[in-house]
Amino acid sequence: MSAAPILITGGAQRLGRHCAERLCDDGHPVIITYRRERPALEALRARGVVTLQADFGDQAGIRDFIVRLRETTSSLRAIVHNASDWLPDAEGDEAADNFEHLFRVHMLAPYLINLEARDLLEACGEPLRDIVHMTDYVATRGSRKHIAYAASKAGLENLTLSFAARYAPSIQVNTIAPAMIMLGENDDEAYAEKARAKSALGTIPGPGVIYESLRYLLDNRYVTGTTLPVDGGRHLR
Ligand SMILES: NC(=O)C1=CN([C@@H]2O[C@H](COP(=O)(O)OP(=O)(O)OC[C@H]3O[C@@H](n4cnc5c(N)ncnc54)[C@H](OP(=O)(O)O)[C@@H]3O)[C@@H](O)[C@H]2O)C=CC1
Ligand SMILES: Nc1nc2c(c(=O)[nH]1)N=C([C@H](O)[C@@H](O)CO)CN2
Repeated sequence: MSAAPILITGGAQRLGRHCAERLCDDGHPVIITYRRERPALEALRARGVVTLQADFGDQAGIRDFIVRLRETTSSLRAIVHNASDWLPDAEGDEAADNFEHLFRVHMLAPYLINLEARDLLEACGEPLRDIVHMTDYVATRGSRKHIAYAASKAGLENLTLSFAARYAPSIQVNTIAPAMIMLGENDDEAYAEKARAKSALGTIPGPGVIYESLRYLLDNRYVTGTTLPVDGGRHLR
């Protein structure tokens, strides 16, 4: 029997792509979701990664993805809810739409996928099964400019507690809560310097530390309902 795949949502770039590539290196079958086609997807497909288009911005998009996921595989080893929109707060009439959008991407999609894919995880013949929610340091601290984003990530962190309780003992459910892991393509050195100064360790580590954290959760058979901060000691500053 072939190994059950690991699903990473939003796996076409940055942290999600890095984890998909490392899981391939470690011999895991991988499924990723993406919104828009690009060359990086061809490279992932060449490595045998299954790529499923999905837009979690509305309920229909989420449910359409779930149907196609169930057509694609009959089991899952793990689900990593990585897909995310880092949007600042909107002004005026757009504020409510922005909030609802972030709620759907960061909370409704993980909630519905977790409910509808439970049987796929239970069908995994391996001893461990995991759900990992990617949140953010600001979920527990708030953010002046990303209020809706931070609140939706806090809600995702709370989903970890509820699903961990409901899905035990067969499925472990945990959170990884990063702070600055990698810069955006438009971030300049001044921004980088400010970002480094926000953490006690004073670095911007890159996506390897996220894969190490994911590896820890996937390999550990006695961790559930937890949040793993990966933030360089941001709370110490
Ligand atoms: N990078 C960092 O320093 C930090 C990251 N995090 C968290 O870690 C995770 C990974 O971060 P990072 O790699 O930077 O993430 P990205 O900003 O690169 O987003 C990851 C993917 O999410 C997908 N996505 C965005 N909106 C939607 C949507 N509506 N429907 C479906 N997919 C969507 C995008 O797909 P596509 O490109 O195909 O549109 C994108 O490739 C995220 O959850 C993030 O919040 C937390 C703190 C710091
Ligand atoms: N979906 C995303 N979420 C976040 C990103 C990102 O690029 N995409 N980046 C950050 C920042 O690195 C922030 O941690 C800097 O303080 C947060 N979330």
